[in-house]
Amino acid sequence: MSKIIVRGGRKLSGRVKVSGAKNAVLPIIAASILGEEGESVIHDAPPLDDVIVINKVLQSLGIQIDYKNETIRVRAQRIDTCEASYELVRKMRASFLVMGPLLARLGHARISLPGGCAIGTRPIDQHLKGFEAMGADIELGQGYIEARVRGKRLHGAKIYLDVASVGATENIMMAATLAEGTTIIENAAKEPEIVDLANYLNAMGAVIRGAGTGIIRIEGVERLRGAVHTVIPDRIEAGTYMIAAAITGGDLYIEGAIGDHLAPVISKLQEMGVTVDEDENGLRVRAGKALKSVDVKTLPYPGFPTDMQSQFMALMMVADGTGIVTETIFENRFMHVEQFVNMNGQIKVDGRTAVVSGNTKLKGAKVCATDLRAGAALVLAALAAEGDTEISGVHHIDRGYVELAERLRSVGADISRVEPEPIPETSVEPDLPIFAVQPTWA
Ligand SMILES: CC(=O)N[C@H]1[C@@H](OP(=O)(O)OP(=O)(O)OC[C@H]2O[C@@H](n3ccc(=O)[nH]c3=O)[C@H](O)[C@@H]2O)O[C@H](CO)[C@@H](O)[C@@H]1O
Ligand SMILES: C=C(OP(=O)(O)O)C(=O)O
Repeated sequence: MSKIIVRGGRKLSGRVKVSGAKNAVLPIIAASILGEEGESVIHDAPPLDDVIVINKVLQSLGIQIDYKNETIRVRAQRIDTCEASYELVRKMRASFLVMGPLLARLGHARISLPGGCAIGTRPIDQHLKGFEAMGADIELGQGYIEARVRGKRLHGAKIYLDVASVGATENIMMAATLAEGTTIIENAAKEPEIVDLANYLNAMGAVIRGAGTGIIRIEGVERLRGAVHTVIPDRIEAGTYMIAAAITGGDLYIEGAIGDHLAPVISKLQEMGVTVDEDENGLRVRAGKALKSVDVKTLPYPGFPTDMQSQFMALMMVADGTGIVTETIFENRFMHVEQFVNMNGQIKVDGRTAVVSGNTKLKGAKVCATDLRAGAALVLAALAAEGDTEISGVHHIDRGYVELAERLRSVGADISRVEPEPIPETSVEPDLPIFAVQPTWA
């Protein structure tokens, strides 16, 4: 198993560039299934394990994918099967995003149930409610969800989401592009990744209005064609580097970061005493002399992102005073706390609330990344800790960060990555992470 080793105590300074957004590129690749003509060319597709998995899902459907130099070319004229196997879907929850496009394009899809990852049960009832309202019959059995369109094609519908789910909004929006008539999604998620997906779909010939607001209106069209698109920068990766600057008392310019996408993170950092300056190419983040703690509550966009919660908690541990973190999106997203405590963190969890005592002298320890952002948060805490920290479970970090150790080292961190013994040539390819919790579709 790979490990990341960090010796804490170095101030970071310099420039670090963010990659294309993982959470934008995954639905965009899934949406390419809808292109009956021509080729899609997706630029700034980050070389992440999750991107490799979704590419494999499309390939397993018979779609042609070529991925070089952060550009993916997709030709989806021919689709051989409407079934996405357990072997691939178990590796990444977002694989379920192929359900909407397959249903719209072929009228039939059979997808393995996605697992809930360690951060919560993560049901998909809102995705299914949307497909049903658009005229699909849904059956569950043998670990698969099978959806079939009644009649010739999906039809438009008015769908109110009980929770403003990012994935459900994306899946329903993709399905609706080829439905007969108009679909309206109410209480839609407003994340920048939804807007990026809608822009791509519109470039393919779809007619979508209102993406980025709570009401999205999709007029169905007969067919879509491939399009050229550049993925937006990753706001969570950018936010992670912002905290790397703040937690080390450093000064980083984060190239590509978009201030508007990071408004709640910038605002909380400024409240703590961090200086954030924005220009058209990125954000400069300078730590103040003494940081003071704040309270943070995760909320759907434009609220504070749950994907930044653990990284922010790392910063709160070294700030002055006590701060409270409230996690409202996922019911089990405090697993990093136990690992922080191993590093001398003083944190008390009660249900969805964590009370974080500040002024902690963090100490290096052997810790384990339990999920993607928990892993990033451990790296951040390790940068501020006394002594060496050894982080295992690095495959989680590889799902969402391009060369995290290398990029941090380039701005002054004492960080290295230790790889396992090479795999003998005769072996099968290394396995990607599987989810910790049994599948659920409640
Ligand atoms: C690939 C991707 O983009 N992942 C992001 C996406 O995940 P994902 O799209 O899975 O997250 P959702 O927005 O769907 O989940 C938000 C909440 O809604 C609940 N829910 C969701 C769907 C459903 O049918 N029923 C239901 O109850 C979930 O359990 C969760 O409590 O948004 C999350 C919330 O910002 C982020 O943390 C993830 O990084
Ligand atoms: C939870 C995340 O991703 P996913 O939805 O792919 O598990 C994340 O990016 O922090």
